[in-house]
Order: sequence, then C-alpha cells, then structure tokens
Amino acid sequence: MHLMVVGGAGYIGSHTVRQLLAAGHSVTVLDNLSSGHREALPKDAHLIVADLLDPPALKAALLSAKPDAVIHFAALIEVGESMRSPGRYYQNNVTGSLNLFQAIVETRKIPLVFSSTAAVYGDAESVPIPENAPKRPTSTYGHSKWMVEQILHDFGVAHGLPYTVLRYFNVCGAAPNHTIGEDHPNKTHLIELALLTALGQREKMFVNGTDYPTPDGTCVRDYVHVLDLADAHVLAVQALSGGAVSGQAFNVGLGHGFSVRQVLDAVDAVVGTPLTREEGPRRAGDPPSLVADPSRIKGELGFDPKFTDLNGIVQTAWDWHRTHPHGFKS
Ligand SMILES: NC(=O)c1ccc[n+]([C@@H]2O[C@H](COP(=O)([O-])OP(=O)(O)OC[C@H]3O[C@@H](n4cnc5c(N)ncnc54)[C@H](O)[C@@H]3O)[C@@H](O)[C@H]2O)c1
Ligand SMILES: O=c1ccn([C@@H]2O[C@H](COP(=O)(O)OP(=O)(O)O[C@H]3O[C@H](CO)[C@@H](O)[C@H](O)[C@H]3O)[C@@H](O)[C@H]2O)c(=O)[nH]1
Repeated sequence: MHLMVVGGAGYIGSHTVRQLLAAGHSVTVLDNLSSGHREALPKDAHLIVADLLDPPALKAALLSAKPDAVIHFAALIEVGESMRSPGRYYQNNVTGSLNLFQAIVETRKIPLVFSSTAAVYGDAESVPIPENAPKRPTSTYGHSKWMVEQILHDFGVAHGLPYTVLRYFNVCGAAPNHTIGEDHPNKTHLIELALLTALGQREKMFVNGTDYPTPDGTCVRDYVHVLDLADAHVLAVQALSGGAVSGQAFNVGLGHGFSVRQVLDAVDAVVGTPLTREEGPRRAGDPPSLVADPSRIKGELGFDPKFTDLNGIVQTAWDWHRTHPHGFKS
C-alpha cells in the first residue's frame, strides 16, 4: 500500500514510517515540522511540508500523493501545556483533524487510523481500563482527542469514512539501532527528562505529586515501547484496508502500571547513578492511574509487544539520548 503519514516526522510517526517501509509499504509524510524533524525520516519516505490548518494544501497533498490509507499522528501533545493554552490545543488538534477528514471525504474516501490517547479516560473508575470505560478526560488535551473521536464517528455514519482509533498509553523508548528517538522541542515526558538529567542537562528530577490514591502516592502509567506501537499501526492499517470493521477503538499498552518513583528507579538502574529527586506539587490535568486492558488489540489484531521489561525499554531510550545528547542536532 501507499500510506500518507500525517505528523510522520514526529517521534511516534517516524518510528511508524520505518516499520511501514520494513513491511513493504511506501510512504508520503505530511508534516508542518512544528515539532517533527526532517532528519528523522529515511530517504525512502517522501515529505510534503504542509499544515493541517491549511485545507487547500491538504486537498492538494491527497490528490498528488494518491494514498491508499492515512495514519494521522499530527497534534500538540502536552497535558500540562494544554491546561494553560486550551485555544491552541482545540485549534490544532480538533480543527486540524476536522480539516483533514473533510479533505479526505472531498477527495478520496480512504481508510484512516487516528492517534488517540489514554488521556480520554481521565479519572478511571478502575484499572486496567477497557475501551468501553467512561470517557472523562481531565485535561484539554484529553478533551481534544475525545472530540476528534466523536467527529470521526459522525464522519463514519454520514460519509462512510472507514477508520480505526488507537488509544496509546505512555509511549517511550527508541529504535534499538539508535538512529532515531524522542526529541520533542519542549521536554515534558518523564523518561526523556530523567535521561537528560542523567546526562547533566538538568540539575534534578521533580516528582509531580506524592498524594495520589496509588500504592506509593505517585501517578501510575502504562509504558509501551514506540516500536511496538509502530507495529500496532501496521497491523491496524492493514486490517482496516483489508475490510476489518470500521469505527473500532483499541487500547495500546502492556497492561502493567509503573509509578513515577518506579520509573525513576529503573532510570537509576540503567544509567548506573541515582538522580537527585525533589518531590513537589501535582501537575494540573494528571489522572492518578492509566493502565491499559490490551486484550482487544491482542485478540483482534494480533498485537504482540516485544519490549515488555521496563529496564529494557529505558535502556533503548538511554542508548538514543547518550549517543544524541542534543537530539537530532547532535
Ligand atoms: N508520546 C506519547 O506518549 C503519546 C501518547 C498517546 C498519544 N500520543 C499521540 O501520538 C501522536 C504523536 O505523538 P508524538 O509523541 O510523536 O508527538 P510529536 O510532536 O513528536 O509528533 C507530532 C507531529 O505532528 C506534526 N504536527 C503537529 N501539528 C501539525 C499541524 N497542524 N500540521 C501538520 N503537522 C503537524 C509535528 O510537526 C510532529 O512532527 C499525537 O497525536 C499524540 O497525541 C502520544
Ligand atoms: O519531570 C517530570 C515529568 C513527569 N512527571 C510525571 O510523570 C507522569 C507521566 O508524565 P508524562 O511522561 O508527561 O506523560 P503523560 O502526562 O502521562 O502523557 C503522555 O501519555 C499520555 C497517555 O497516557 C499521552 O496522551 C500524552 O500525549 C503523553 O504526553 C505524570 O504523572 C507526570 O506528572 C513527573 O513527576 N516529573
């Protein structure tokens, strides 16, 4: 197949581009490079620099690339920032996605896989979380993603747009050959920040809240390796294009939760020295515990994660950061 990967120059998108090419597909990436990196893309991927907020450019790109399916990663992704700048998040994530779906139904009604998030569940009643759990986002970011899921539902009903939603839990790690990895312009993710602290780029790690209703009082998350997530996209887009039922949502996680303290312990073990930690207040918008029930994606798409050990996952991220201490600019 020929896939259009929207947001393909970003962290998860660029790993997915590699896995798609490895599976024998061809790829056109559409990205505005606001947080993505041209250097993250292999030579075999064609790049169109365009913005989701520019509908004529989207239509032109779809007409020229003629993809068989679209995978849509492009979004602003920070929970904390979304609470301070809701307008930016709704405009980029909701209006941008709406523009893309409208351009697809007006040009080529092709299957679409959408990047959603565990943040749509918010304060979950219990973990692990199945896909039919109530959607109660606690952040603007989570609201923006849930709104897009609802827009997709309506486009499915009205226009017959075939789509699959993947709700990722916390994505981490890097391709083991350490040629690409995580390099977000604003560093907010726990593992990336901890490893940059280990490299001496930051003085210490802050633990955001120790009074959550979790076993050690810090937030619990389900950490999934970026290459396993990339493989989930290959499975999802192949299944949907092969006629699988449209409108399904799948959790992508391992089904095991780790607290902030446990993740920092794993980082200490991998880098070989304990980081200085300072315990502080909660970060606005953070739900206490997000752990996937991944049975649906395992059963229906054959998702079979290879990176199941937290230290092993952190090791792949450490290999990337220590060989690229300043990311793609190193
Ligand atoms: N990183 C995680 O832990 C995580 C977890 C759950 C869901 N997600 C979702 O996965 C997707 C990818 O996340 P990521 O970590 O790779 O982020 P990223 O910032 O590395 O990638 C996003 C890409 O989209 C592009 N982009 C953003 N707005 C755009 C626009 N208006 N027009 C064109 N391109 C635009 C950026 O330049 C970037 O290349 C996002 O939708 C995010 O919400 C990420
Ligand atoms: O220096 C830090 C950084 C983070 N945290 C905490 O670590 C946990 C994980 O935070 P982070 O790595 O920023 O991820 P999340 O906020 O859980 O969000 C990620 O995971 C979500 C899915 O669960 C995705 O939707 C988001 O895009 C992605 O940013 C949270 O409790 C944070 O408050 C700290 O204590 N100290």
